[in-house]
Amino acid sequence: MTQNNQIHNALYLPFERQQWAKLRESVPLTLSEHDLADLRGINESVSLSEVTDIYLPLSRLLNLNVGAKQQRGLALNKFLGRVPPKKPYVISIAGSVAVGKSTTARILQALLTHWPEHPKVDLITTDGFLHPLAELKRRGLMQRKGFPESYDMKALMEFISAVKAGEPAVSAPLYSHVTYDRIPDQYQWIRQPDILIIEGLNVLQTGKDSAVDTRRPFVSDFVDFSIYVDADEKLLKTWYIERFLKFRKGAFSEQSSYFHHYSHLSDEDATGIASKIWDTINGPNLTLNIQPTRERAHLILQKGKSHLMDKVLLRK
Ligand SMILES: Nc1ncnc2c1ncn2[C@@H]1O[C@H](COP(=O)(O)OP(=O)(O)OP(=O)(O)O)[C@@H](O)[C@H]1O
Ligand SMILES: CC(C)(CO)[C@@H](O)C(=O)NCCC(=O)O
Repeated sequence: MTQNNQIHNALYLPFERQQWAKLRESVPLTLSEHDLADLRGINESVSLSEVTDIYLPLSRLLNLNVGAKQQRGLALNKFLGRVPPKKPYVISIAGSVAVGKSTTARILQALLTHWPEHPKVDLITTDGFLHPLAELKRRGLMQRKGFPESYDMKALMEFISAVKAGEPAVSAPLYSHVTYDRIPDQYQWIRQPDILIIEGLNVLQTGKDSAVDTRRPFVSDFVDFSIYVDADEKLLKTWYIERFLKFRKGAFSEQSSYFHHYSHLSDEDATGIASKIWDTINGPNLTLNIQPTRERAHLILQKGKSHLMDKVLLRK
């Protein structure tokens, strides 16, 4: 038995896809054709069986957990005799570059808004908390984008603690994959949602994983339920290259695109460049900084070929 398997057996309940799919049986949630069309709009490559087999049971699990947390809050507030502050339930989604965190997050957001107990579900990505490109260049971090030191962790911690404290409006900076940079002067406002989903490479990282000060609190201290989306590195690299080729035909053709000069490359040359970026930046970041955080998650979703989840591991 590998060390990984041993850790998984000790910490997690494993579910094969079909076992997991059965756990949606009592989901009192039916999706209309219209809802399904909306979900397709998030990513047309996502199969509908993925939604019913994986995401509906997951939304049921999350709904039960949110309910339990809300009940605990009611008891505490009754005991303290105070009006409850409106604090969101926070779900984090971690995993490699190109594993599909943002797609997973958007599907969950869409499904969770259907539950009457928590209709307002906001979503942010930690990409917005990367230092701006000029700052990364100044610090010599262009080959370390996505590594712990490339994020403004102080700003991210201030953001999440303000949201969790129930502040009425908290802003998050926005990131563009087209300009490869933070979007100047544009913010997303988080106004007391019922649930906040926060997705990013670094949401399970602690100071111990990097040179960051270990005495500070971590994102996880403010998270109620954490998910790690997992896949073999071989598949991840393929998905990264496929996305790079897709962007080259679309977003890279915009003048403002950081990769505009790549837009006329042949498939072969573009594949070579994407493969090099993976091998020099995203692959090492996965091995050094992301994968070691996997077993901190409450739930691990393991993807196989074509982005299909073949196993789910749930913390005991
Ligand atoms: N469930 C899915 N089915 C099919 N394709 C998917 C699925 N999830 C993601 N993809 C594809 O995989 C690629 C990566 O997805 P996505 O952009 O969601 O990843 P990410 O983890 O958020 O990446 P990054 O960290 O770089 O922002 C995209 O090309 C996306 O279309
Ligand atoms: C923005 C991140 C860090 C995470 O989404 C990633 O997409 C990225 O830009 N990585 C750096 C190497 C690359 O260009 O893929």
